[in-house]
Amino acid sequence: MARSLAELRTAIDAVDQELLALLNRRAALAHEVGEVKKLDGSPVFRPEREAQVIASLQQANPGPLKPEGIAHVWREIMSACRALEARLRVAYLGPAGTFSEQAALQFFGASIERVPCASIDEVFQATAAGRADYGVAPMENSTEGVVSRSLDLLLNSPVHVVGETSLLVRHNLLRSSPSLEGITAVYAHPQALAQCQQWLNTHLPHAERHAASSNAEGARLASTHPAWAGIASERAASEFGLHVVVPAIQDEAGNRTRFAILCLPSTLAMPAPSGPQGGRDCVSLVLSVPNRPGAVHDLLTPLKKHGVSMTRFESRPARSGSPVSAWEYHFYIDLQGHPSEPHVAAALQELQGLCAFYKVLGAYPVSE
Ligand SMILES: O=C(O)C(=O)C[C@]1(C(=O)O)C=C[C@@H](O)C=C1
Repeated sequence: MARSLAELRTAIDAVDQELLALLNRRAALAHEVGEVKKLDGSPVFRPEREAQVIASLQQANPGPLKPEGIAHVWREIMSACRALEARLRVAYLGPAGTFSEQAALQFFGASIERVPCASIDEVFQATAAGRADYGVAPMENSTEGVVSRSLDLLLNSPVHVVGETSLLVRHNLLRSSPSLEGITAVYAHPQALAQCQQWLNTHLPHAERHAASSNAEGARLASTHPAWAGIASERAASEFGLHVVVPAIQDEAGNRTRFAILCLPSTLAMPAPSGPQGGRDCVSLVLSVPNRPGAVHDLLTPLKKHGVSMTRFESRPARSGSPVSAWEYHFYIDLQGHPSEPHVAAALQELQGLCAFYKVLGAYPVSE
């Protein structure tokens, strides 16, 4: 006979007691790790180790928990354990309720000190100046393409990339009342307005569209006037006491944004490869080539020769200010693998020899 609800809950309570004891044993070990790290001055946050922990648990997982569930649960367990070693200060594009905040929580877990910033520039500045240990900056969106400000800032900033996280971005129409009737204006970040333009054209063709500094700021503005709406996360809706009038209005169902995790090399040097147990690693570079025919084509030769895959290739005007170089470009390239692997190291060395400008932005485990 099937067990009753009360019996099942009693069984769950007993398991929770066991979990509590086990989690505290784990936390005590992490605390001890923190003491060892204090002695040798090594960094508290080790993304490659966290990636390995999650990957090996996912491989060992007999179910019924899903692999994503394992990742979520252990992300928070490790966040709470890490906070016993030191509470990381993480800068992101605020205010509370932005997708950048969600990305920061997805990557670091909730046991962090939040450092909301007014702009992407401020995220880089706060991280470079040591007001935050880590920064989280949006890099590209699957509908709208690259976030050019972030790429430009990476070029000259002393921070490097030590991780990435990809967030499924669901845009919701938020308002103080639960109806679509009588909306005269919609406030959101320009990227969100662009990602929802077909929906807005169809359902709110007469509402004015206004750019806000962030979606959360758009939601805050929407909360100040009954005829205004915002486009933002569910988190922003609860933050500003708004209704989700229509959920998921983005034009592309699988709309994702990729965020880079930044820090000074003195906070965390290039993470070691996540290894066979972990996920895949990626090297991000920015480079420019001499202005001569075939120079861009030649970049591919060392990659082909050493069997290194390129997973991203973006170009940005170099903006050097010189009229002669007005049409020169910086290329942002992601390669599969880690610079400590001999074939990757060989390809990088040959690549560098072909470039007028060459900077490794970072090497890190790729997300998902
Ligand atoms: O293994 C370590 O270096 C730890 O500090 C422990 C731990 C964990 O909880 O497993 C916590 C923080 C690090 O980012 C990685 C892993």
